[in-house]
Amino acid sequence: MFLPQIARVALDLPLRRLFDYRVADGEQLSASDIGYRVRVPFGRHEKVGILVELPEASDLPLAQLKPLGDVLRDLPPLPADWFRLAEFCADYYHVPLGQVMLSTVPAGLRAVKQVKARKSRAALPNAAAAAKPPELTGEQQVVLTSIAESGDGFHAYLLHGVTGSGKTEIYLRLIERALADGQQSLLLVPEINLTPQLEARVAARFPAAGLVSLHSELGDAARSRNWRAALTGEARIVLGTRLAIFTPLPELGLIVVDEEHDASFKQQDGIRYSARDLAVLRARQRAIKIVLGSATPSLESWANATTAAGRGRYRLLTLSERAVEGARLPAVQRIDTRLDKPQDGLSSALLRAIEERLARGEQSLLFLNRRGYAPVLACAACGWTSHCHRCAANLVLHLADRRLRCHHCGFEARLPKACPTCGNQDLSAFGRGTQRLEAVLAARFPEARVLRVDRDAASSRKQWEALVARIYSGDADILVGTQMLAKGHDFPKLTLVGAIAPDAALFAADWRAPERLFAQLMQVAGRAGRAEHPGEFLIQTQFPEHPLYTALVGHDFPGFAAELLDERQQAGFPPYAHQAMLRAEAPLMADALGFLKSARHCPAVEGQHAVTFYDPVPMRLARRASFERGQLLVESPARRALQGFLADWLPQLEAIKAPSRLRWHLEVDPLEF
Ligand SMILES: Nc1ncnc2c1ncn2[C@@H]1O[C@H](COP(=O)(O)OP(=O)(O)OP(=O)(O)O)[C@@H](O)[C@H]1O
Ligand SMILES: [Zn+2]
Repeated sequence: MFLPQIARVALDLPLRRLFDYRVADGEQLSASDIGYRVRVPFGRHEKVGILVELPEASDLPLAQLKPLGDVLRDLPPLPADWFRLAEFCADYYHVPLGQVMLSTVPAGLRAVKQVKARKSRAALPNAAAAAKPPELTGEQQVVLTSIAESGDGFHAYLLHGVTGSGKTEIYLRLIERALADGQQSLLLVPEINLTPQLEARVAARFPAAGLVSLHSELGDAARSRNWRAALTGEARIVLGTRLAIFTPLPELGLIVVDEEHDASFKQQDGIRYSARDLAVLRARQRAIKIVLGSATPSLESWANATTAAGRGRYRLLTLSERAVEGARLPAVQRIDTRLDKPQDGLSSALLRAIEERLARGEQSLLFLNRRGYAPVLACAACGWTSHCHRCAANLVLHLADRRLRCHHCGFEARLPKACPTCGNQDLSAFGRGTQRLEAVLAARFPEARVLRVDRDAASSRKQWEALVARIYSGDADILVGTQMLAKGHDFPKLTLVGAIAPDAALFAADWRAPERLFAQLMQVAGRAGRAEHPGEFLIQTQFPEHPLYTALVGHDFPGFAAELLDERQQAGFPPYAHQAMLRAEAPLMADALGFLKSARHCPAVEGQHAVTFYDPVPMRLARRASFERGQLLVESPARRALQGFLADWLPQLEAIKAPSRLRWHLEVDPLEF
């Protein structure tokens, strides 16, 4: 009897299952077709999916199976290790496999109407001569030798190198090795903003390697083209942001994660994965080397590299000095603002330091991590404040374009001429954002060129590049910037960095805040004095004796990290515990919390697993875009126990009868609370 062949297909649907189709009579698929994209009928439409299996039998009666459409062989099939990565991601983060697979394929390649494939432009070898590498410093030499000596197979390294120590040069040398061995390299960076400089540097060093970049700002066509070049092997180096972790690379031999501590490696919506963690897994699966680099590693990675509990998962490599001859780490000083009271946010010590830089023709950078003119507008007569009616947050005053804006939901309104409740015309702006600081500086130093760099001033990549070019060319004296400007840059004339108001983060509710603040300040301080002129970092604070600042003065990341890890261990927080967060949002908080309570008491999981539940509570930003939000944290000392629990829990969550406008999601290893 003739039995039709069955094709099992992954589709981009929020369903935890794959879909079976009947292969047309007369056509015979083989194992080598697995990994091709296929066109299939779905409902009244067509969809593009990925062929994942040719099973012997289907759970459904044959008569119910629809016929498989075209098999798209314009591209090589997706490689086996790419499947394993997607499967791990689906299992670990508890998301449907089809969604993981299809969401990582560029839109142009999963569209039903396929656009005609064009040859990749980027992958054409460039005739330019390669830039000459610098001679390695002693420390760089040691690092590279230890990596070379560990031999083939899976090895994870944590490269802890102070700012300006030449970590990038290490990456380039490793890529050079991989190229010589006929392997592809994947280089992950936290932000798109950082890619142009690095891209130029990598391309200059390896003009014939067909470097391509992958990030969310690329257009569909370019993204498809670059992804295709990676899959066909034309591109030997891929540089990208977190989504690039899913690039199919059949000859992958090296992964580098730069600024591995950066929170942007964690996706905060949709599939909430950590690209850094997936990168380590991918390297292990492929039995290759991975290097995680940072001046301020995440505590998770630091624990893996330095503590008994980390069991030597990562090998620690250190660069303790700046690479450029004569360049030193900036001198860090605390300005006690209880004694030197800031006027308009600026202490006299900081003003003097800026004046000195102006006199010498050097640049200063003032770091203030708050956009806008002022965080709130208020009426002294009646107590009105500019509140977002959709969120539990204030509307921020943006004086540059005379608007009030919510930084959480995007709501905006014209600046009122008078108080909307009492008509008082004398409204006051409270607090200080980058726009206000810019105005203060312009008034105080009328002869200086003041340049503000934040997400408002650089909303497109073009604007951003223009601003950066201005700073490089020396066409700016005082920079006012958010964290956007904190990392990765090498501005040779920049010799002074001032942190305007870092204290707030010392006492933030989120217990990860000190770790983040330390990393941020260390990064931004690292922008000063990278060339021959020595740099200085001034911190305005009311708490000069705080251990975080003391550690900064000594550039003592290891000491600070050890202290934080101690605290975490005593409190039983990550990395000494593993967590998952269930979040629910609904028009009414009672519904959101009600759902979480039902989730907390799902009968079949209660008492079955070694996990601890916290109480369902409103989120810190309890209301956003008219939805009230609650969260339920679950924790376990063992990753495996938590995973086992989540696998049992999820089907029960899906079965809870919730109000129709309630939405919920689960996040494994949450970073933000
Ligand atoms: N061996 C070397 N000899 C001379 N200069 C070097 C050497 N290695 C790197 N440099 C230079 O040192 C500077 C800092 O290097 P790089 O950008 O690689 O540091 P980094 O550790 O990545 O810094 P950050 O973490 O602050 O971004 C660059 O200008 C680079 O060209
Ligand atoms: Zn809002």
